[in-house]
Amino acid sequence: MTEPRGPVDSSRVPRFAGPATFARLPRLDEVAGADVAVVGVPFDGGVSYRPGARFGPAAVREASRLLRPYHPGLDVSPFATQQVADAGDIAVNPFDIGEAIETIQDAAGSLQTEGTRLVTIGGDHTIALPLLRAAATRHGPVAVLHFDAHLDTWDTYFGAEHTHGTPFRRAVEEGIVDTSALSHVGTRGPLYGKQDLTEDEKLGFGIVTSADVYRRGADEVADQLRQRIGDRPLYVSIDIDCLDPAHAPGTGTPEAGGLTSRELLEILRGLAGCHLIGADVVEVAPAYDHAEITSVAASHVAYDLISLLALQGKREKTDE
Ligand SMILES: N=C(N)NCCCC(=O)O
Ligand SMILES: [Zn+2]
Ligand SMILES: [Zn+2]
Repeated sequence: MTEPRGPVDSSRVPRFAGPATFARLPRLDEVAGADVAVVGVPFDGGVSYRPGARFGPAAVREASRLLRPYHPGLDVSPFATQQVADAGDIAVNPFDIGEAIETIQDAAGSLQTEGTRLVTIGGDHTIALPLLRAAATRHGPVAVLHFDAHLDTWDTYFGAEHTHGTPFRRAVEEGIVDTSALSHVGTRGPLYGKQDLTEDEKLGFGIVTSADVYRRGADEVADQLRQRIGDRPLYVSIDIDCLDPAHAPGTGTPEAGGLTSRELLEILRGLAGCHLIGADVVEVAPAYDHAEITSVAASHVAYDLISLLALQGKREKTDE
C-alpha cells in the first residue's frame, strides 16, 4: 500500500493559506481511493426555525484548518494510518426536498464503496435519512447513536414527512435501523407533549438526557452506550445543537442546558472499540455563530469521528 497522502504541512504552508478542504486534506479526485471520505451536504430545506445550515460545510472546512495530525486522547494519527480525503459537496436541489433526499442517498451510495466510510458535514438533520438508507444498503439495519437537543422522531410538520425534525421516525418505519440499539444523547428542552417521549420509546429509542450526562459523567455514559451498541454496525449522527448554545450558538434551533463540547468529545472518545460505519455532523448555521465557536466545535467532532475510524482500521489490520 502507498502511504496515505496527508494534509498540507502547516509548518511549510501557513494554515491560513490555500483552499479549505477539510483539515487541508487532499481532494478525493487527487488520491487513488480513500478509506474515509469527508463530504458536505449544503442543504437546509428541512428546517423548522432559523435557516442557514446550507453554509455549514464551508464553515466547518474553514474552521478545520487548525486541526493537527496527532490525536493525543486516542493516541492515533488519523490521516497517517488511513487515507482521508475531501469529497467536496453533494449538489442537491434546494427547492425540492424529495429530490434532494434521493440525490443524497445516491451520492452517498456511490461514494461509500467497499473500503470507503463517510463522514458527512451538513446541512440540516433531514439529510440523516438518506445517509442512513445508504448505510443500511451496505450494512443492513444499523445501530444509531444520535446526539441532539431534540428527538427528531416527530411525525410531520405542516403535513410534511421529510423535515429536520422527522428523520429518525422515518428511519424506524423504513426498517433501516436496528431498533434494539437506538439512543439519543443530549436531549432537553420543552416538547409538544408527553406523548413525544412515549412515542419515541415505542420506536425503540433510549434516552440519555443532557442532565444525565452532567450527573453521571461522560465515562459512565459512554460505557453504557458501548454496551447497548455491542458489535453492531454503528452510525453516529451528531446535531451540533446537542451542545449548549454557549458552545454552539451557530445553529437553527438552540436549546438551553446542553452538553459542553468537552463532554461530547469525551463521550465520543469512549466509543473506541465500536464498529463505526459512518457518521454525520449537522445543523451548523454559521450566520448565528460568533468567533467560529460552533464551526470549530464541529470540526473537532468530525476529527474525533475520523480518529475513531482510524483506530478501527488499525484493529482490522492487526486482526488479518
Ligand atoms: N433537528 C433539529 N435541529 N431540530 C428539530 C426541531 C424541531 C422543532 O422545530 O420542533
Ligand atoms: Zn437538534
Ligand atoms: Zn436534529
